[in-house]
This record gives sequence, structure tokens and C-alpha cells, in this order.
Amino acid sequence: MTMIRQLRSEMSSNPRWLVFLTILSACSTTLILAVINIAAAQAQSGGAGIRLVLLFLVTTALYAATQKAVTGICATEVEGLVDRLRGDVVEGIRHSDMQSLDEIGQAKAFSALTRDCQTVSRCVPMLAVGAQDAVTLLFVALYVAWLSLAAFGAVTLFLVLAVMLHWRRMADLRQETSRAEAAEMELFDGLGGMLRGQKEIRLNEQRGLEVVGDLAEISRRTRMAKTAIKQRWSREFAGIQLAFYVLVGVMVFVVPMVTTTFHTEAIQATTAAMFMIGPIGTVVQAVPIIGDAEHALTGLYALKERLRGGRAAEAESTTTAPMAPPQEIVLSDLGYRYPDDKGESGFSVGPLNARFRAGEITFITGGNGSGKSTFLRLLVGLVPASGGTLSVDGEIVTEARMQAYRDTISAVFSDYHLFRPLYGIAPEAWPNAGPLLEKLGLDRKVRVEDGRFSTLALSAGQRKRLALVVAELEDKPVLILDEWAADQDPHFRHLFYEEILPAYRAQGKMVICVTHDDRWFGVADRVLAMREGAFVEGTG
Ligand SMILES: Nc1ncnc2c1ncn2[C@@H]1O[C@H](COP(=O)(O)OP(=O)(O)OP(=O)(O)O)[C@@H](O)[C@H]1O
Repeated sequence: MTMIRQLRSEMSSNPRWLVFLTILSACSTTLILAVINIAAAQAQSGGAGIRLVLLFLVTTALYAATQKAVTGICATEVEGLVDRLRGDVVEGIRHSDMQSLDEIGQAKAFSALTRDCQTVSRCVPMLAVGAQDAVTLLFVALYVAWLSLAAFGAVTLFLVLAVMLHWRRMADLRQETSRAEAAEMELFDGLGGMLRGQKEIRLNEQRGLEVVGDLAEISRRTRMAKTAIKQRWSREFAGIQLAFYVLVGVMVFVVPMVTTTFHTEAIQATTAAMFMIGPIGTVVQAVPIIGDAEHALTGLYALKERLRGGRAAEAESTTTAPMAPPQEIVLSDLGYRYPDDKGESGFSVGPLNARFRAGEITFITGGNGSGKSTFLRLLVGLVPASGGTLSVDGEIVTEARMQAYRDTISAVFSDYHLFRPLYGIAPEAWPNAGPLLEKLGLDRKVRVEDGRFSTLALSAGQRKRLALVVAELEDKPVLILDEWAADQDPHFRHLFYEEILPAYRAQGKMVICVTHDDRWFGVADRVLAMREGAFVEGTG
């Protein structure tokens, strides 16, 4: 079991101590049972002695103390495991290339980090109590054996049959659980789309009705799948409890027929069997919860490995020495191909040959879908090249130097994201934000307070200007902008092409911009046109 294996290898407390406490807890439960049986027998002959009362109190206190300790240790260890795993997955995401992330899918990564982690956390009480009750069952069974071998035979036979039946049904249940999970994932995707598409839904009533209708259908399928699983579990649970009552009936009515010695122990063995009903119920309830947690944990480890796969070499051999500001970036036959999708071959860019120099502005132009954004992802090392090389100042950028290379680049991509805190920007640079905000007409909207932007509630054009403020605060030697001016009004477009870009050139920055603004092509030192993933001959 993944959970037990991982807990054993990563536990901060001694696993033997946990096992000892679990056994002690089960012992105390069995002792309580024995004390009750003895007291009941003594009651027939005039009442239980004070020693028995004291023993009862001590065993009860021992049970409460060990249960508290086991639950506490399980909670600390499982939550620690989840926390470390979540951290590893987040790190894995940070280090993985964009292609791997695209393949995994944002929804899957998000649900692993939220729902799966929660599922593992939720199993803590059941893990602790379930383990205690499983050991208790064993001990009570031994106690029954001590009372009567015939009763023990009946209990063992029953337990073996119950476990075998239960195990066989578990396989079916696991399949049904996977189907229910797939349906639920589809539902989450649909709900996400419905929330993001509110504007479109409000502008077309028929679309809204169809979206809601579709969601209702997916929700119905999810409900059916989940209800079926819950019903099967409650049938399973009720079946096992019922079978146990039958067992008690067998002990009371049938066993005395085959053995003459059983009568004296009948009441005690029956009480012991009744004592097993609680733990059996807990174990039966714990199994699916722990099973779900196990499934979630296996998925989380698989995701962690997948994120690590292929990037291990980079992560393990990355040299942290910073790279000097690039004076020249050279692409030699550099290429990238998106993975094939359901038999359709993926779009490819390259082989690309180009040279970018510090203090120069290069414009990249080309029709929609010609590969400009893909080229930028490749240029900044967000996707692994399928061929060719990328060199900085005569040295090929290896996997090990890729992060150092990326650290020399600032970018505003077409699908950029704005963080409210000024992550990655040294506090000494925060005061520079004021003049930049003023230059880009944002000073009356946004301030920097304690290293955070006061607001991100801005128009599309304002947000893009704020993204440029962030890029300027980073003050890196290479700047990449993907259709930055597309959202700007004539004033800021003019400012961008006529003042901002020439200022970058004067500062010695290497600037690469994707743009369709042919009116300002003259501002660039070079214009490269793209078509079908390649630079058009004669441009540049
Ligand atoms: N994540 C992806 N997975 C697979 N294929 C993709 C992916 N992103 C883009 N593509 C494919 O790559 C091709 C080029 O896309 P890209 O975004 O690079 O073009 P572009 O020139 O930037 O277009 P636009 O001017 O419309 O932004 C497209 O035909 C698209 O189908």
C-alpha cells in the first residue's frame, strides 16, 4: 500500500511506537470486554469487586489515551506527507516544461493539488481508528478462542468468508469509482466553462439553456454513478452487519448442538462477538475511505514522477551561476513540434536560423497561426527544442544552463499573468515602480504598497501596461513582447513605438516584439516574417 509504505519511510516519529500504541489500544478494548464478562459472571454471585471496577477504569483510561495518541500521530504524519507531496508537485510544476504541463492539463494538476490532497487528509481519522479496530478484532477473536474453540471456529470461518467476498466486490467497486471520478472531472470542467463563459451565456439565452442542459445531464450521470457506489457500500455494510447477527445466532443456537461444553461460555462468547460488531463496522467503513486516499495518493505520486520525468537531468544538474547579459543569441536550425493529437500531426516550427543582438529591436510578424507565439516559447526555453541549437555569445545553452538563460529574459506573453505581489523583484527596485506607473498612465489607478500592487482591477489595456511595468522593474537584458501594443489606444501605441522601444535600445537591451503594426516597422532594426512555422526568406 502506497500510503503505509510512504508513511513508514518518511515518518518523523518511530513507526514501532505507533504499532505499539495501536496494539495497546486493541489490548485495552479486549481487556474492557474481559472485565465486563468477568463482572457479569460475578454479578450473578453477589456483585463485582472493587479491583474489577478499578481495572475497568484503568483499561478505559488506557483506551482513551492510546486512541488519542494514535489519532494524533496519524494526523501529524499524514498531514506532513500531504504537505511534502503538495510541495513536491508544486516544485515539479515549476521545473517542468510547458509541453509536459499542457499534456497533463491544468484541470488535472489543479484537482490533484486540491481534491486529491483533501481526500488523503480526510482519511486520517479512519486510518487511525480503522487500524486500531482491525487489531481489536484480532484480539477479541483470540479471546473468543480462549473462551471456546467452537465459537472461535465459527467467528474465523465467518471473518474469512466476509473478507473474501468483500475483496471480490472491491475490484468491481474500484472500477465504478474510477468511472464516477471521470464523470465528476467532466462535471468540474463543465462548471468551470459555465463560470468563465457567463458573458457569452447572458448574451444568448439559447446558449445558456444548452450549457445548463448539458451540465444537468453530466451532473445526472455523476449523481447516478456516485449514488450507485454509495448504495453498494451501504448494502455491503448492512450485509456484513446482518451476517454478524446471523453469526451470533449460530453461536447461540447452533454451536450448543455440536458441543456439550459450550453452554457455560455461551454468554461470554456471544458478548465478545457482539463486541466485534462495532470494529467490523468501522473497518468496513474505513476500507473505502482509505481506498480513496490510496487512489488519490497513487495519482499524486504518479503526477510527481511525470512532472519529474525528462526534466530530472535539468533539475539535478542545473548550475545556479547567473548568466552574463547576452550580447548575441543565435538560433541554428532550432525546431519544435507540438505532440500529435489523436492521429493529427502536431504543428511544427523550424528549422529556424536567426541572430539577435543587444541594443537591437527585432519585430516578428506573420499571419494568425503562423507560429509566432510558439517561436517565442521556444526562444525563451519554455518548450524543449526538437532539434537544432540555441547559443548565447558563442556557447550552446544546455539543459543545465536553461534556467540561468531564462533568468536573463523578461517577457509579456499574449497569455501573460499578473501577480499582485512583486514576486522576484528586489525590494530596492520597488520605489522605481512610481515613475514607471506614471510613464504608462497608471499612477492614478495603481500604487505599490508593501511590495504589492494596490489593485489589479484594470482594463485590458491597463493590465497589459502594468505587465510592462513588471517587466521593466525586473530590468533584464532581454525583453520579449507578444503583441503588447494590440490592446493600447493610439496615445500609448505611439508612446510605445516612438519612445519606449527606442529607450530600450539606448539602454542596450535586446528587444524582440511580435507585432502587426506595419506603420511602425521602421522603428525596428530587423523585421522577421513567419509563415507556416518558418521565417520567410528575404526578411531580416
Ligand atoms: N498548446 C498547443 N498544443 C498544440 N498545438 C498548438 C498549441 N498552441 C498552438 N498550437 C498550434 O500551433 C500553431 C501556431 O500557433 P501560435 O500560437 O504559435 O501562432 P501565432 O502565430 O502566435 O498566432 P496568432 O497571431 O493568432 O497569435 C497553431 O496552428 C496551433 O494550432
